[in-house]
Amino acid sequence: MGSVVDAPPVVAGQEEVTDNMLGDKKVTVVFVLGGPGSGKGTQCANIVEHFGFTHLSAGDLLRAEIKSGSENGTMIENMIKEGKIVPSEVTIKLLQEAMIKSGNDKFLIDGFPRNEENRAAFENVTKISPAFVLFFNCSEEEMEKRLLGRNQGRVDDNIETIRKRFKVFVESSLPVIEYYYAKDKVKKIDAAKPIPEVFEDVKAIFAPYAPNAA
Ligand SMILES: Nc1ncnc2c1ncn2[C@@H]1O[C@H](COP(=O)(O)OP(=O)(O)O)[C@@H](O)[C@H]1O
Ligand SMILES: Nc1ccn([C@@H]2O[C@H](COP(=O)(O)OP(=O)(O)O)[C@@H](O)[C@H]2O)c(=O)n1
Ligand SMILES: [Mg+2]
Repeated sequence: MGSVVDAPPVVAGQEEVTDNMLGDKKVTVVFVLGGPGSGKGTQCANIVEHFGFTHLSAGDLLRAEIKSGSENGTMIENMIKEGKIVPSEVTIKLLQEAMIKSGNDKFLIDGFPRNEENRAAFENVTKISPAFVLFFNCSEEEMEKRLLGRNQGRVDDNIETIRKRFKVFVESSLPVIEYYYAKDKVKKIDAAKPIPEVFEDVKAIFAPYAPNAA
């Protein structure tokens, strides 16, 4: 298992090399992206239930790290309060640990990569590239309404931080989605529809991963 975590970083400019191995296991990773409140977490829970993936929310892992009293906790909390993106090394370490601990070989990575640094560092460190990117497309007006009604006691679900998160999404996260568009890896979903209708569209995309699929 040490080989994954201890892998040397790829030198800048070097050709990307991905083998999608986690230790001695070949894995499937789907990045689940979309603005704050677009319904990523909600649909990931549905996908887990029907398709046997493990759901890893970068935001949930960061919030758990704050709660655990880790030395990075205060830094992470301050970044989340401001809607800023935590340095990749912190988030990638949490994702790698959670992947290994799960024992699974199919992962939904929700809310990551959120910027170019996240994207490049994940590929360089893990040598894993996504099978595809599930992109939940939704208007800011609808996302704002959902976030203000989410009621999970989150420090960042207030209008001031929500505006900052929308700005970060447009400036830093959309370019990542564009990057995968260019590679023909994006599956775009109309996320403004009601939850069951969105899941119908999601299900069609995940059909090849159904337990009884050939
Ligand atoms: N399609 C939908 N229509 C209406 N409300 C939704 C929909 N999807 C999710 N929600 C609600 O919106 C809020 C944000 O959803 P969530 O899944 O946490 O989004 P994200 O992880 O993308 O921020 C939650 O309260 C959730 O119940
Ligand atoms: N890759 C990531 C994901 C989240 N985060 C931080 O965690 C916050 C909440 O992320 P989240 O994915 O739980 O938020 P939602 O999109 O689910 O509303 C972000 O606004 C960032 O501050 C991060 O720094 N890096
Ligand atoms: Mg979420």
